[in-house]
Formats: sequence, C-alpha cells, structure tokens
Amino acid sequence: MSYDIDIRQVTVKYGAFEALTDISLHLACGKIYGLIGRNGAGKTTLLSLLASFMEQTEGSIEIGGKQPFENAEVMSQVCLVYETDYSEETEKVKGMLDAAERYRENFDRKYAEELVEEFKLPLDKKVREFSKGMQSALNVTIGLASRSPITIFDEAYLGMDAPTREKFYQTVLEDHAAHPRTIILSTHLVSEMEYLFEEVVILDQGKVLLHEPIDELVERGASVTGVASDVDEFVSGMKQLNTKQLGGTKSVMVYGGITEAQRKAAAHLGLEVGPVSLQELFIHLTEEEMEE
Ligand SMILES: Nc1ncnc2c1ncn2[C@@H]1O[C@H](COP(=O)(O)OP(=O)(O)OP(=O)(O)O)[C@@H](O)[C@H]1O
Repeated sequence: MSYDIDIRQVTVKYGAFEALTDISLHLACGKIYGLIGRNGAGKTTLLSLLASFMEQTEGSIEIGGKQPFENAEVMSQVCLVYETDYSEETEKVKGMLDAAERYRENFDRKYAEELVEEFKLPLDKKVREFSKGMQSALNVTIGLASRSPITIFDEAYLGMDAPTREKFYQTVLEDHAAHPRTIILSTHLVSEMEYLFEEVVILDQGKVLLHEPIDELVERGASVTGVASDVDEFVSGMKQLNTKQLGGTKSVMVYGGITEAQRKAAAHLGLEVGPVSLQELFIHLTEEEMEE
C-alpha cells in the first residue's frame, strides 16, 4: 500500500487567526522530507493535521487516498514524535516499550532495545526522572522502532547534545535505507540536518514558500564575489537575496540559477561564483517574500 500524502487547499484557523492559508502539497511516499520555517510558520499545525491530532478548517487531506481525521486505519500508519511532557510519567523504559508494542502494529521490539542501548538510556529510572535529551532519545527510539509508513519528527532533538543528535541523524538514515518509508523532519537546525533531506518544504507565515528536491533548490542559489562594480554589473537583473561588502569587495547572494554562459562571463570578469547552503537560502528567502 502506498501512503502518498495529498494536501489540497488546506486552511487552519485558530479562532480568527489563520495559521495555515490555502496550503497544497503532494508528498510522495518513501522519501525523507525536511520541513523548515521560522517560528510560528505553521509547521506543528501542519504535522498535527497529518497525525490526526486536529482537523483542518477548510480543504482536504488524504493519506493513501483516505482522509486521516478520526480514521483509525490511517492514524495507525502515522507516527508523530514531538516534545512530550513526561513530568507525571511513572513508567520506566520497559513499560514505555511495552505500551508502544501494544499500540503500534509494526513495532520492532528488538530494534527498540538496540536503540535504548545506543542512546544509553537508563533502565532503572522513571522516565519523568530522565534528562530532556534522554526523553527526546526515548521518543526517537519509539518513533523509529514503530516503523510507521509515515514517521514524523517535530523538532524531536530538543535537549539532545551534539553527539546524540548526530547519532539520531545517522540512525534515521540507516533505518530509512533498511526500511524505506516517508520520514518528515521539522527543524530549526537546518545546517546540521540538511544532508538528511531529499526534498525540502519551506513554510512561511502559513503558506508554502517552496517544495522541491534539495539539490535543485541549492543549485538555484549562488554567491558572486569580486570587485564591487563588476559584481553589481553581473548581478543586475538577477534576484538578489543578500549583499555583503568589505572595502571594495562585494559578495551578493543570487537566486534563480546561473547558466554556463553566465559562469564563463563571471570568470572573465574575475568574479568568484560559489555555492550557498540551504541554511543561507532559508534565512534570506524567508526574510522577504519571493517575487514571482
Ligand atoms: N492552539 C492555538 N491557538 C491559537 N493560535 C495557535 C495555536 N496553536 C498555534 N497557534 C498559532 O499558529 C501559528 C503557527 O503555530 P505552529 O506551532 O504551527 O508554528 P511552528 O512553525 O511549529 O512554530 P515553531 O517553529 O515556533 O515551533 C502561530 O502563530 C501560533 O501562535
């Protein structure tokens, strides 16, 4: 069964406030998606719709051709990992894995136990006594071991230190390769996670700013550096996202793709054309509205 996600003209209102406005997205099954957006862009709202935690105000959502809200069959195929309040949780790791095993039909107990060991989670402490990073590692363990066709991590790394986050990312890649399925990662840590993404969705103020394969997106950005007047001449007419100047040297971030002929012209002028990262594009694309 294929679990493509089809979101059509979805709007979500909290009272009078529109958190998502006329969103349409098609997420083909089997890929790793990065969902990025600034604070309040609507990421958690969108992910909550997919996990059937809430219903859209307008529009339609289909997962594998079926609408997810209050649909037990679809809900069982989606696992949303998010920051959980464990302040009242009296269970230990074993009890948490027992519960996950009961409710998640594809749950791989052996794999979960391997991850518990990998993340060095204590077996003798109650989960409410775990550090924040340990609680996040437990969530990630349950999320991955659930092997749900659609697995969503909403800023699931909160509190994890850098080596633990790296372990999380590597584990996602390895497990996705061994058990292909849709994985959606929402994050603010764009620079350290961009290598995970096959496709990127950028939400901006409740709208989809773009959705495309990461390599195509990153190829569209470039930085042009050299003598200020030559750089100005070269980038005139291009979409410019950011400018830095130090003395007579200028660097301009452009967006829209640079042709081979343009690269040759830049080389002729002694200009350096370099790549830009997803993080840089994200920062500057969400600073201003894209001109169509
Ligand atoms: N229950 C609610 N009632 C009213 N407004 C809400 C509610 N939940 C979210 N919002 C608003 O909807 C908008 C989108 O919130 P959401 O949590 O989806 O954003 P986000 O992209 O996940 O943000 P962050 O990166 O800060 O976690 C924000 O302006 C937020 O204030």
